[in-house]
Amino acid sequence: MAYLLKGVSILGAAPVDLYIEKGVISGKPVDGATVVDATGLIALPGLVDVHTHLREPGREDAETVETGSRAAALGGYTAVCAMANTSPVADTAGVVEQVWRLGREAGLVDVQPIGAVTVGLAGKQMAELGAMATSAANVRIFSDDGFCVADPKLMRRALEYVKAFDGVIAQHAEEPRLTEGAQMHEGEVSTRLGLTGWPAVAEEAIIARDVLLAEHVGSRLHVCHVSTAGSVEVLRQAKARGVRVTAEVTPHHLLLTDELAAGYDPVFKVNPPLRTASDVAALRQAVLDGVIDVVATDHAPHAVQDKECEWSYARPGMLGLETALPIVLSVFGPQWDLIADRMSIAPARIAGLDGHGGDLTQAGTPANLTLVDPAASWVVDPAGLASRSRNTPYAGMTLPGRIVATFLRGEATVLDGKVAK
Ligand SMILES: NC(=O)N[C@@H](CC(=O)O)C(=O)O
Ligand SMILES: [Zn+2]
Repeated sequence: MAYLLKGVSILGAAPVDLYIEKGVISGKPVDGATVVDATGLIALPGLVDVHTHLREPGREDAETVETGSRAAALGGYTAVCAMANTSPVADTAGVVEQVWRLGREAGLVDVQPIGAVTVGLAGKQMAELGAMATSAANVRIFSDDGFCVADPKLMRRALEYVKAFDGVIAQHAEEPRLTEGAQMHEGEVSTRLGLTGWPAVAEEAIIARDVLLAEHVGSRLHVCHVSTAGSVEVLRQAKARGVRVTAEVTPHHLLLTDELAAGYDPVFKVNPPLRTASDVAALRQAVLDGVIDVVATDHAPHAVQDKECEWSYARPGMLGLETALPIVLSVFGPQWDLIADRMSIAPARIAGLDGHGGDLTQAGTPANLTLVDPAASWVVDPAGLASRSRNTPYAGMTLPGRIVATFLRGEATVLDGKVAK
């Protein structure tokens, strides 16, 4: 199928007619192309998420690769990296290949499995990183996300091991001894509410340790969901020294604060916890100046019984795929080059996903892209989301930016704001 995106603006530039044929951007008009009226629409390279929880295998009641893929495509994504904290854990070639195959079958986004660093995420014994790397799933990112690789010797070994195949360790930075029993950010609000706090230093101490380890062994480190101003400063210094470290922030940490815990609605319970307004300001600045490379969703679907209960019993995590771009647009405004870099180009580079995050002005670029209507706003209705779960913190909010269409290798996965296959 060939397409003509008529009058589309690539990253905010003057409108052009963009032809797609045989999976790539065509340099010349194509006869018989299906016309998509793209007047007023912005074309971005397809978004790439380096941090998605798809819950399959094991918790298909919360999400499946298929439902998560639908949510991703509707959110403008063409590739997502699926975290390893499934059941069974994605710590063998067999499990990562299964997830990869399920992604192919759904066919809506490229699902790139992340492999666990340690067996069962238990933090004791290194998983078969090499077997996962050489499997059909071609794993390059390894993470025990949900848990921190707390043992410094194991972290060092893992960093050294993945160097051979240009892999990267994505660390969930949380010193477990400092967060025992933690329910929310440690600060004024936690004191007032009488909830056990998760101090900023529990994140900052691990990031400081890990950038030193990465520097020592010359390996690539990626820091998941950075949430504090102090973490930004540690990263800034490490990058200035030339340490091979990249970092992500979530849309919710760029917008929401710990004050939201005061209503005890567990939809706002997340790991790392929502922080203070000054942390939010520092994280925004870090995205602007590039100390934070990537906005990643940390899409964390949870079933109703795991979320709609008392705060202390609720699982941490929030949905993200269908609201990420609108939230980022509401935070930064129409800075399309910035958005394309932090949500597509940089994450594709970190994950090694060739063909994503490409230059849409170049003929021959794989046609992985999304069309956004920046003038349209919409109200978030949890029941209307494609995710199998409902735990969005944005219910009832009016957000700017509607995702109109998404193309994966030239095939429409979303048209008119609906899944197209
Ligand atoms: N972010 C969360 O609060 N939860 C994630 C795990 C994680 O990213 O730490 C989950 O798997 O639910
Ligand atoms: Zn995490």
